Amino acid sequence: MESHAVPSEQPAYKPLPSTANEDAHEHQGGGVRWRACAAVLAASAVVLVAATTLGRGARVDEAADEDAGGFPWSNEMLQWQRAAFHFQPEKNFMSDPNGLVYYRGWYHLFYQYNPKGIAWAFGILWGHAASRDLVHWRQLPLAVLPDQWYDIQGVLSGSITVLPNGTLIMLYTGATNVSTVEVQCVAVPEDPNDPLLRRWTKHPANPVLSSPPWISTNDFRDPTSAWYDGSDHTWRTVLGSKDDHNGHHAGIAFMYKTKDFLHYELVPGILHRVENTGEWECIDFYPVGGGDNSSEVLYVLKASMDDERHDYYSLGRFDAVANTWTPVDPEADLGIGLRYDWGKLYASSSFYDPVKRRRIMMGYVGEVDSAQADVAKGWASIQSVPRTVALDEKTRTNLLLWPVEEIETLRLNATELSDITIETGSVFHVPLRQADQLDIEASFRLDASAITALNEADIGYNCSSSGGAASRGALGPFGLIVLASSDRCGEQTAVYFYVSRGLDGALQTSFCQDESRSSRARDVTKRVVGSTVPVLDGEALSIRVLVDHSIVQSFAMGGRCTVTSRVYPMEAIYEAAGVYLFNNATNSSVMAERLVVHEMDSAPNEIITDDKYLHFE
Ligand SMILES: OC[C@H]1O[C@@](CO)(OC[C@H]2O[C@H](O[C@]3(CO)O[C@H](CO)[C@@H](O)[C@@H]3O)[C@H](O)[C@@H](O)[C@@H]2O)[C@@H](O)[C@@H]1O
Repeated sequence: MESHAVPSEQPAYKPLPSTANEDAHEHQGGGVRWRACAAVLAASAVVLVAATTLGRGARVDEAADEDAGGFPWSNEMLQWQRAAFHFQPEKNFMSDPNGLVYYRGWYHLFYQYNPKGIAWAFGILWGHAASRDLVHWRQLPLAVLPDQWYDIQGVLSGSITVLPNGTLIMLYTGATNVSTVEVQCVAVPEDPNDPLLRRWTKHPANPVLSSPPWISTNDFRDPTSAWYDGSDHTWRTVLGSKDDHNGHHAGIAFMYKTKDFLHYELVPGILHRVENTGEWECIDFYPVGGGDNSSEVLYVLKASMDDERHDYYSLGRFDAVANTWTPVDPEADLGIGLRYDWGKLYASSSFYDPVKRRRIMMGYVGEVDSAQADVAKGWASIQSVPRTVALDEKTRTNLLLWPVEEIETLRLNATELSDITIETGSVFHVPLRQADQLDIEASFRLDASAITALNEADIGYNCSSSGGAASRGALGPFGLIVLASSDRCGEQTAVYFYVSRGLDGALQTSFCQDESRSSRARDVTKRVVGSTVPVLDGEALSIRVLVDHSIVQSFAMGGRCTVTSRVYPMEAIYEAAGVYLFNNATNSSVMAERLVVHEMDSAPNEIITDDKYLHFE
């Protein structure tokens, strides 16, 4: 690994990035006024359009027309958006990861896939990829197609269970020829000796399970992988739904038991229910923590909230006899407390990796650009990097989600810096050769005396509504700016901490990602997203950021809080993208104790084309 030495001299500071509400705040470091930046932006737009037209290929014919509310994306810009080390099919629409499993040397990722278009559509099916290392994926033939009355409108999400003898059972939801009726179905590998699991056979007994009468027939989907209950020698699976009766709008999870995966019995009662959370999709349910001590085991209940489109989880106790799961902290119950990710990530699922004895989850990260732009680029959605999931044994109140260690095999050169003081209202340019495929590790400390001096309560800081990276407080925001155009007046995505003191005198730390200046394009959703994150006494504030073209995944405090964004810069791309450290706090300098920026290699999909089922006619 190549390293750049720590600069021996104090780095040359550059002015603070411009802020939208700058008039409300005085810069201490001498900032660039937003109006000045606007002029720079206008000028650079002219230059870029000229460069695009003259030097780098024609516009995409189907590209959105700015006059129609879209943005005139060029081929170059659209091509840049493809990920280099996250899984995505060559073309068309992908969503939920399904049936994650390890089998005979291969990790398998099935996924909801529409091979005919760039959006979800009836007839959705299971695409398939496999990998030996969770990094390099081989795109395989389509795995399960909608070709029976019970799944003709869609082979919806589901799971795979590994039986003790190594046999695999796939459970999936079929959208039947009556589009409001969903049923559960079984498939098994056609050839168990094929480690790539290329062919699946649907069981003649399908459908094996229809909805109970007390839920709507189209709110009955996504069976979890099953686990064995020795008390009655049955396998257990959980499904999610909602209760809209009598003015309720409750999310619910309920359990079935089966001995043979063909005959099912509803376990009496409801595993869990939370009012006003709506439909629970893609339930996941698994134990964490405890080690050898079963009394310390907690159970994660996770659901994808159809109304809100976020993946929530909660930690609780499972009483198998009573068929109930109860949250440890009712204030952090499912759907009202903790999320897997505070940005864009949905319909995740997880599996136990027997090789490295760890739990791994993936979720899909959808597009937030326009449908026109998706048509122009020919694909939609990216899978998150696989993340390990473990109980945070220090807090026991949250999970740690962290990129699988295999991702680190893609690390190339590293730029390593340490002990960089970033004065209030300053930024520091990180010298890099390229900045659109990175794995960044950074840790920060505020000035201890500034923290002590902060007596005033600064309550109610909220990533989404408190003004983003541009809004200044005594102890934040500070952190990283990625995918930044060179003048920093243009595009930039900020990943930052904001520390405040509550009425009780305790410090609270928020971890946020500000997409609001990530692209000059108007047909893109841009938000500021994030949450509070636990910080224990003496801990430095640490961030890990994976930058992979249009996907930015950030992990704070070892994975206590994660935030994923899709960003679509049109200017800060290829060699024009940069990285900065910044400190917009008014009362404290920030010490970047450690900064390591790894350039990341690409991991392109290997595509198996010699199969008639690869392309669905
Ligand atoms: O949306 C129209 C129609 O489709 C149905 C299929 O019968 O539901 C589709 C749901 O699709 C999405 O749900 C998940 C999670 O992303 O995706 C899988 C299907 O691709 C499904 O198994 C998962 O639950 C979407 O999030 C939901 O909003 C859709 O309802 C039907 O229920 C809808 O009427």
